[in-house]
Amino acid sequence: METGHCCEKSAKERTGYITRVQSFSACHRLHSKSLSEEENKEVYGKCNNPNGHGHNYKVEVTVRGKIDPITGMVMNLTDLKRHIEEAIMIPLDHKNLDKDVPHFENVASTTENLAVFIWDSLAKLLPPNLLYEIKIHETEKNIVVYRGE
Ligand SMILES: Nc1nc2c(c(=O)[nH]1)N=C([C@H](O)[C@H](O)COP(=O)(O)OP(=O)(O)OP(=O)(O)O)CN2
Ligand SMILES: [Zn+2]
Repeated sequence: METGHCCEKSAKERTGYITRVQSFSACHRLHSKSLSEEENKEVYGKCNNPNGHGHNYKVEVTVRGKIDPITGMVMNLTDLKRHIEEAIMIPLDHKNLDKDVPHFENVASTTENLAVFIWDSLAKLLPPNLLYEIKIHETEKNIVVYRGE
């Protein structure tokens, strides 16, 4: 019987995707400084309520890379956990996104923009080209994906 067939990948060629999930709580108000008060009400509806509302966000951080043939890892998930703490938990958990996070002073705190913020923060901490996807569950029904495009 043939073994080591030409089409088999050697261990060093294999690409893996690993994901860590992190939850955090924050409040926000959807509001754009580029729109009038009336336009804000029209576009964002109940989410433009001046006193805001809260979410228990769930973020899935996925990295993609070669599975190291020696360690068996794309990256150590314990290191990813540390980076998530720095990029997500410290700046965002139990915060008012619009008032406590300088990035959102002039940027609407939509989940799309939140995903971009988390992507940019994590990309600075991870080795180049490792970050693959940020998926945020804003509610059980509203889910946003950002891949750095
Ligand atoms: N493109 C986007 N649209 C909306 C965003 C967003 O981030 N990006 N965010 C909101 C609100 O922040 C909001 O909190 C979502 O509320 P809602 O639609 O009520 O949430 P659910 O779908 O889970 O509520 P149900 O009433 O159970 O359907 C709005 N739009
Ligand atoms: Zn909201």
